[in-house]
Amino acid sequence: METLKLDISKTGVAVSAAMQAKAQAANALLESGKGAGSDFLGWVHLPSSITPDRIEAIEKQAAKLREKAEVIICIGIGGSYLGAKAVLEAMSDSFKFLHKKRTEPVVVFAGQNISEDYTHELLEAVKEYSIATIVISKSGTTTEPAIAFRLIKAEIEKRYGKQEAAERIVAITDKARGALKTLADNEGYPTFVIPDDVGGRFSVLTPVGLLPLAAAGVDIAALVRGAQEMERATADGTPFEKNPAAVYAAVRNELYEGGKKIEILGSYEPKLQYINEWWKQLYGESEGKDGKGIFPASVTLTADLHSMGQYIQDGERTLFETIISVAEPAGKVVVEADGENLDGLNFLAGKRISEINRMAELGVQLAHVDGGVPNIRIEIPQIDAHAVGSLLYFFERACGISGYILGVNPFDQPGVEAYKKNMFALLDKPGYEEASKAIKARL
Ligand SMILES: O=P(O)(O)OC[C@H]1O[C@](O)(CO)[C@@H](O)[C@@H]1O
Repeated sequence: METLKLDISKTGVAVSAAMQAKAQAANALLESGKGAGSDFLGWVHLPSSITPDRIEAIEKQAAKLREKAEVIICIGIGGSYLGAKAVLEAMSDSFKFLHKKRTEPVVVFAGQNISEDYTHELLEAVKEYSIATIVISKSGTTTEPAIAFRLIKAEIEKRYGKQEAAERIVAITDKARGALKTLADNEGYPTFVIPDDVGGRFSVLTPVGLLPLAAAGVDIAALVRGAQEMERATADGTPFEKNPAAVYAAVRNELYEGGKKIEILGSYEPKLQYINEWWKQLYGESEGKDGKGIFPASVTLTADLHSMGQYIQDGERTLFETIISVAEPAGKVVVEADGENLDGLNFLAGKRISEINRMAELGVQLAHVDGGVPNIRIEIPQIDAHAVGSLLYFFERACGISGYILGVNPFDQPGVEAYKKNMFALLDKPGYEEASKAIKARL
């Protein structure tokens, strides 16, 4: 079954033979390990390396948490948060909070900000519920999740005692290093490992994404199956035109070289909004370096046509857009005829909402193309775990290829350290005394 169709016919560019060759060479580098950042290529064959045993181990741990807790607090930031959040949102009923009958524990997120109000509201909200937590940090030292974990750990220990806390806290971190690893070992928490060679933004198919998703009741085996199929479809040796990841990577680089510096990822399905956020980290951290890189932006449609539509249609012509289009909705809603027709909408009577949404999508596509915004279209058959798994791996593979075409190391992120140094200096972290004086003088 084809899980993804890529249409580049409305980009206005032809992929040159030279760009095709670069994409093929870049894809080969991902498998030969001879490119920059080759210590971080563990994600390339990750889907096919996931055995049924591994899935079972994750599901077993998830079942324990599900049994104990009505609310599971998932702590992490960046790649240790966005993958699980993105898939969970995509898989969830948008109005699950209104449903009286709950069959699954509620998974909420923490440690992705340092907002006191968010933290306070979370701690208040969970007072009435039994809780457990999954704390995720590859480095084990990231400040935001570390603060959240200190608070949630204290709350769990206060309620259930230290011994039971070790049944309600699961850590996902590096196999040997970092404060979280030390803490988890000391306290006897069950631990899952983030492999050394998988960077945070490529880790959604490790326990980082799989455990929270399994805890929320997502079919992780189907998610992995979708990714495995895409791993095969994008393997080195696949002819260029048959490899959607190579084609996407090549087209976006053609567009970039032609002056299109901003890519807007959009969808007409609001539950894919966090896929956009996950994608922004994936591409932003991978390509935005050495003074280069397409700026990844996003919209949710049709909502943002009424806020960003003007700029996209008419503003500076440095944009192109990539639309994730969903072929089949899961539910059915039809517009009914109205005897009075005071709203003038009877011309839509008998049509499904998805048909109207599709016409909006096609109309917008042509309007934007006419306005000078090239359009890439990615169609998935429906929103389910299998299709989403396939989509995630497609984007990862294309990101690796695209970064190599651009000539950067797609697997490091040196730029994110600058803010951390300033923050530690401002907070008087030991070891930052000199920097502290210097930065305070600048305020
Ligand atoms: O899993 P960790 O080590 O807490 O890192 C979280 C995120 O922070 C970053 O390292 C950036 O600071 C991201 O690359 C990463 O996804």
